[in-house]
Amino acid sequence: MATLIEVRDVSCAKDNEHTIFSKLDFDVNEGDVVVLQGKSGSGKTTLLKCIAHLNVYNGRILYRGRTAKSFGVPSFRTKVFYVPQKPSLLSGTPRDFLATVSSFNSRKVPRSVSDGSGLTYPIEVAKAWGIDEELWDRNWSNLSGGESQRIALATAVGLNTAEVLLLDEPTSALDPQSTVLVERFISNELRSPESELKAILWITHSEEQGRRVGSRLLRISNSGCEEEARLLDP
Ligand SMILES: Nc1ncnc2c1ncn2[C@@H]1O[C@H](COP(=O)(O)OP(=O)(O)OP(=O)(O)O)[C@@H](O)[C@H]1O
Repeated sequence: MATLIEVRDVSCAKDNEHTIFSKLDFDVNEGDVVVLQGKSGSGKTTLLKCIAHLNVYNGRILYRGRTAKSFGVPSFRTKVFYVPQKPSLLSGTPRDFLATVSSFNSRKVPRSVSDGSGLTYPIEVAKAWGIDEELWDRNWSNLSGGESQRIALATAVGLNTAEVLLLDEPTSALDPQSTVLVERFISNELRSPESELKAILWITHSEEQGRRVGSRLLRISNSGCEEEARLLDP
């Protein structure tokens, strides 16, 4: 299986005196769903932001053997797509966000035949998760936490540009039924030959969710990360 992400001796600090984590070393390979767990404040979100090139760090992070800069950062971020826990902090509307992210994509891979632009599939995905199309034209700040989470996820999955999704507690604002719908959809995308998606890093505090979705478990602490035994229920 191809190696998609290489994290080598990565460390990150809050300031000159306080390290968040250090000496992180791991790979993410094609087919992996790597569940990230660790105490609150251990640096899980920070790590995803480092991988997405949204945070400064020391060490080396490569995607398909290349740095984000050598790839071109906007294009890189459509391939290694970070989905924040609280997309409601974004400005404008989800439809604006969809248009912006889509414009960064160097290679369009539309899933929907309806308009060929690739912009309708995210809306179809969100609809399957109970999101009416009119919500795409509301400001993020006027959507509920669960609505904005589903829309941000549907954008990340539905644009079908990302090979690696970086999911930051993606279902933390969802009810149990919506959570299961979203988990199944994303797992199916990972297996679909039509999908670009090849690996996921998934932060969750839920051991149950970790077992449902994960193929690997990494525990983060300020002294590094440890891999635990395979997660998936048999
Ligand atoms: N921009 C920042 N400036 C200074 N400190 C920061 C910044 N962002 C995060 N931190 C600090 O870095 C540490 C790690 O934060 P992070 O959000 O990555 O943890 P986490 O493991 O995702 O936590 P949680 O499980 O609570 O979401 C925390 O102590 C946090 O206060």
